[in-house]
Amino acid sequence: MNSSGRPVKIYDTTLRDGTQGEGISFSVTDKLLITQRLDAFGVDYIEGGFPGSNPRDIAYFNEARGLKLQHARLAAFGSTRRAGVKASEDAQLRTLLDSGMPVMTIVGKTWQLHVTEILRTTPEENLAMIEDSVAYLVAQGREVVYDAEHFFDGFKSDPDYAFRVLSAALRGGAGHVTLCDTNGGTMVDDFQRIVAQVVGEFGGDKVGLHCHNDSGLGVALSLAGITAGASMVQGTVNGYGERTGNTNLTTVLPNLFLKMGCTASCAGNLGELRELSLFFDELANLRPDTKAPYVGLSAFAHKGGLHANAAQKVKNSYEHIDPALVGNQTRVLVSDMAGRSSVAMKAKELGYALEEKSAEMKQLIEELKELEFRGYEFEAADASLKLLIAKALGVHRPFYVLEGYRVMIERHEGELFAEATVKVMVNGQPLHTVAECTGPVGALDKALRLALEGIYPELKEMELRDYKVRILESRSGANSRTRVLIESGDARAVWGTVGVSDNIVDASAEALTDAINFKLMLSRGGAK
Ligand SMILES: CC(=O)SCCNC(=O)CCNC(=O)[C@H](O)C(C)(C)COP(=O)(O)OP(=O)(O)OC[C@H]1O[C@@H](n2cnc3c(N)ncnc32)[C@H](O)[C@@H]1OP(=O)(O)O
Ligand SMILES: CC(=O)C(=O)O
Repeated sequence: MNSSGRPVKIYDTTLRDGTQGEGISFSVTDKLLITQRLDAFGVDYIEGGFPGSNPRDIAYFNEARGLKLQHARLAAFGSTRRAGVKASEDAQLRTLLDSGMPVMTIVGKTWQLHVTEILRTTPEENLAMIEDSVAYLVAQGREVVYDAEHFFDGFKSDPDYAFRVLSAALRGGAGHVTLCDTNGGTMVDDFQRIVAQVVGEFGGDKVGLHCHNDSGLGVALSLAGITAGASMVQGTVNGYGERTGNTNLTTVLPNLFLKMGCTASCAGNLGELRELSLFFDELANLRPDTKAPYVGLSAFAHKGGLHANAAQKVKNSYEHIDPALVGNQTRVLVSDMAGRSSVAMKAKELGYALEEKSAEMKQLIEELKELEFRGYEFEAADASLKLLIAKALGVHRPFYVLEGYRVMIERHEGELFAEATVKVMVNGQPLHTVAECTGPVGALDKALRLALEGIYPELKEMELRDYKVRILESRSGANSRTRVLIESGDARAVWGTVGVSDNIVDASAEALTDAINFKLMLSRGGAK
């Protein structure tokens, strides 16, 4: 990490603009946890919410006042005073001050369209609203960040007025003026040119950036603005935010620190970035974006056989950075695009030594490609793949064999129930069991456990965590090939298995059998 790089300030607005994103909502407790996590990560500013908006944000600030933060300064967000009202008598500004926060961020208009058509006031009164509001808060001992809403649209329509807006905020005593691409429509060249003009006029030390991702450019604009001389970046973890979101901090930070020679207080903690991203998705109750640059599960996943071959020779031949720098890791995916190198690397990752030129390797690759052709997919089914490799190497030890099963489904007086009968062989002994459940897969799982748990008690620790069905090809109506992916886990591990069949219950039985055998491999040997 380059700790002597050009310093930039990192301003997180996940708890304010992030929560303006569709489907994003945090409880007061979530917001407090997030505040502490962001502080521990080392961001400079945390915008906690909009106290003039709702009781939840007021309750959050009441609690947040008691937090002992190590580094971050907490900001409360609001807007400039209303037209024709004194700053000292404005209800919004009063609520902001009541939050008790050291930093107040206020948004105001730059674009005259918004001044005359939305605020319905005059350009001169708008300038007075900005300067008065900033000066009033500064006089109360607060650091003020002025967010110049629609700065780029305003600048394009009247550059002189846009500059007067910034001057008014700076005259009022703003510590930073943030240039906002509120509608997210600005292109990178225009953005960089306009920021350079602002920096030329006012210097870069007090200039911040706040970009939206409507044109898919939130991160690119922020980086271009830093290149043009701005010194503060606003953004949100995972890019949450109004409409298509804000500048994604999990992308912008590694670009700044690893590629652009910049540094900030959080630069030394970049190795926690993936974990930070997952923490936010967990609290937001969102499925993590596997394709997210730097932090996504697939960010360093190699599927093409040629890539895996090269990566085996030179580790970074297909990686733009060392994944560990952002807390991520290289993954090798095995599919019908795999060659010997991919399979050898994957086997090694799973704990097996499989020679690239061996007969076992040749047979395994042929089998894998054939299975993928028939609809199997091993990318999310490492446990099934491991069983397959063990079979190819002749070291597979089946702990039981599912000889046969029967499943009946019945709806009776409005109640749905399923009954499964299974016959398994364990150590040459046949066992028959029967179990009931609401659905056929649950009944099958119960019947298998009933047969096996007496012999293998550790199966009680294992649970089915996720179950996914995919119809692979619709033939005629219900006659479709089905793939079932099952995720299982215990206190120590999580593993995926796959089954494919013309029948959904049969595909489930295959995935279930692999899942149980893998659990037994883990607990009884034969697996790393
Ligand atoms: C670009 C951004 O993301 S800015 C942040 C946007 N975030 C939010 O809007 C979420 C929180 N917002 C809210 O809870 C509500 O909108 C509130 C509490 C702020 C205001 O609610 P209400 O008083 O009911 O007003 P409403 O939302 O209908 O309209 C906004 C009012 O603020 C005025 N206003 C808008 N921007 C500003 C500004 N920068 N300075 C002063 N007044 C402003 C508008 O003119 C409008 O008043 P008017 O109808 O009298 O002209
Ligand atoms: C302030 C803000 O969120 C914006 O202008 O987009």
